[in-house]
Amino acid sequence: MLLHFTKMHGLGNDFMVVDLVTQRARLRDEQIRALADRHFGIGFDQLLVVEPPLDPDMDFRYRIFNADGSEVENCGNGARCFARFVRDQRLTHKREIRVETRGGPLTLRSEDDGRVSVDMGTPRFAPEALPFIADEESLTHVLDVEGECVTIAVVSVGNPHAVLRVDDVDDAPVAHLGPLIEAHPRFPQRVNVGFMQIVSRQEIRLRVFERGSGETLACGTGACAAVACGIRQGLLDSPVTVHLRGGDLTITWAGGVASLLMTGPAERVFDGRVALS
Ligand SMILES: N[C@@H](CCC[C@H](N)C(=O)O)C(=O)O
Repeated sequence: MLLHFTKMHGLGNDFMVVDLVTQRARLRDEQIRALADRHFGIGFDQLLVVEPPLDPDMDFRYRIFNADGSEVENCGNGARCFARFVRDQRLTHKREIRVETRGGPLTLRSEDDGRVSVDMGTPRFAPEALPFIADEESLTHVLDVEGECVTIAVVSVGNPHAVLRVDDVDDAPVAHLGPLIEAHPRFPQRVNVGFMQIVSRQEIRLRVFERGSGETLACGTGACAAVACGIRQGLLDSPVTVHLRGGDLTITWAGGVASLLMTGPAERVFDGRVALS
């Protein structure tokens, strides 16, 4: 069969977006891995799938698959592209929609300037929320990574994140520590790993080694996770500008049970069709 798709990106974090409201298809893990391949396939960090909602009070079901085929709970840059896609495709005329994800409901709002704001919900720091194996909740934890002690903060923003502070993201050990922490036994469902450089109380630089996709040019949930951990530790003040390799995001968080708010761009690149074997 021929599957229609749209290639999109949010700050260079790129996606294949598939409408399964008007098309019928079922993608197996190995097909997703083949499509994600940048040499032999279409190439993307995540596959985003638009489906009818299971809950009638929601507008859509938003499903996310990493390049390795694993289905995950949340994707922030993807959420902005999702909001733009469903309006471009005329699947809705609403400016504000509610979508269900594995990580909980999200509210997506298309702004007048073309950017999209996402209510990402309340960050959860309890180790069991990720899950992370630890005796108690704490601002930071020390992780033994092949004999090296690494200090991390942990948070769930729907999906799990570990955040490390570094002096300079340009020479941070992303390629070395990223995969080791992603697969560390204290994270039974693996983890996304953020490397955060604090520039000022309202500005950070960030690189993220994503679970199931490797280092990406930007990670929306990673930006929310880093800001939430930084504010909780008293190092940052809201709003925070997050400089990622693909561009900037603005993250707002009032602390406590308030929602994280992420605002940024969503770009359409091209439409295509691919034969599914
Ligand atoms: N790129 C994303 C996050 C995608 C999912 C992540 N790799 C995971 O496994 O949780 C974003 O923009 O948030």
